[in-house]
Amino acid sequence: MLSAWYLYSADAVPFEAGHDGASFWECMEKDPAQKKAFYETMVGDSKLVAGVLVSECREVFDGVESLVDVGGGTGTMAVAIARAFPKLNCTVFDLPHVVAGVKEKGGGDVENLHVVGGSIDTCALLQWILHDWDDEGCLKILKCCREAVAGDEEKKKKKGKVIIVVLTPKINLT
Ligand SMILES: C[S@@+](CC[C@H](N)C(=O)[O-])C[C@H]1O[C@@H](n2cnc3c(N)ncnc32)[C@H](O)[C@@H]1O
Repeated sequence: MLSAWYLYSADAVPFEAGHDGASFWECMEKDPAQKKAFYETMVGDSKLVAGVLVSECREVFDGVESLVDVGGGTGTMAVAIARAFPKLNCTVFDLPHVVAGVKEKGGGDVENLHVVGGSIDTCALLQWILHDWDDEGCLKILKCCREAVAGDEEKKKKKGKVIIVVLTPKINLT
């Protein structure tokens, strides 16, 4: 497992080079034993950190109404936060095959926990959002979206999209 983790890290030999172009995450999906070992390791880490976070750093959550644990794995952190702060709406977002069992594996009774499966680099949809912001705000939002969906040019990974839905005055093109 340690070797797989080392190969995944950014400063090591690119993982894809030794795996027919497949990413670490794609390989995880196809190898149940590696997947189990990897995500169990993540659970171990998360239990430790989540315990400290919800007991020693509670003030971090002051005034927070909702949060998304992006790349939240099998939900250990999000479940811990949701349990500790029942009024906080928590969402765990990760690849569909990773979050598939979150509710069955310990998050089932947590009402303020939501589970969303998807890919970080897929798409950002902004429907009737930008009109609420000035130019500076729009630029900030759009730059974040662009960064989030940009893909990885070096590795020639598919790029995502930003879809913007806005209401504009009717334009007569004739
Ligand atoms: C190092 S793990 C960290 C997991 C969790 N945050 C934790 O601390 O236990 C990185 C996480 O990113 C997720 N991930 C990788 N690529 C992703 C993608 N394209 N979209 C969504 N999640 C992704 C993996 O499934 C994994 O759960």
